[in-house]
Amino acid sequence: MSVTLEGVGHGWSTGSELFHGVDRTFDEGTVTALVGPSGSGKSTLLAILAGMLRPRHGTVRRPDHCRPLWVFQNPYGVARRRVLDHVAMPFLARGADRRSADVRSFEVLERFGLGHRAHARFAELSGGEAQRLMLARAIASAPDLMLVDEPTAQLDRSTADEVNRAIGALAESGVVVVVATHDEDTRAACDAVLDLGRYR
Ligand SMILES: Nc1ncnc2c1ncn2[C@@H]1O[C@H](COP(=O)(O)OP(=O)(O)OP(=O)(O)O)[C@@H](O)[C@H]1O
Repeated sequence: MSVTLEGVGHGWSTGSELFHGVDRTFDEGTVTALVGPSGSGKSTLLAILAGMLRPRHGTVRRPDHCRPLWVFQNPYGVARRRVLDHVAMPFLARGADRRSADVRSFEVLERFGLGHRAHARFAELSGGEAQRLMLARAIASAPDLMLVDEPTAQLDRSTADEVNRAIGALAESGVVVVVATHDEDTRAACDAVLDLGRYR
């Protein structure tokens, strides 16, 4: 699975373009950092990749069956539910029985350094743990394309470092991942970079 942008440009008002002429293929198993100054259109391009927004110019090539998944900046969950349950839900929704959903959820949690927190309640997690849980749950949902908007924006430095270490685990999942970020360490944790500042 891959998603390709050909000559993609967008702007919100007539005449002024945020970016133009973006040509890029995003491949599965690759985590791309989407960088650029504030207001350069990173979130806008994520929405275009997700198919939520049609670009003013150019073409987005994506297989018909492509399932995009958006990971939000603010972690959310059910306060009293266990961490394991949050990851098991997408497996159960796809028809797994409880036992195999738990086994597979535990494997995913381990990949994101959360195996030891599997039986904690969501409300007991630190900010970095909660953000890593969002990435783990997203992977458990088996998307084709994962769009991650500023995963470290709300976090202090050491918590952000935890999340950045988890970024590498995203590549192992074989999903197309695009991470909009201002964080140099997040950028360094990704395999590729698309700098929107170069397409003004
Ligand atoms: N729905 C909309 N209608 C009109 N203008 C919009 C809309 N969404 C975003 N914009 C404008 O488009 C520009 C780019 O916004 P966008 O959020 O994509 O940038 P960004 O690079 O993600 O910024 P940041 O790094 O600050 O999050 C901004 O000037 C923003 O105000």
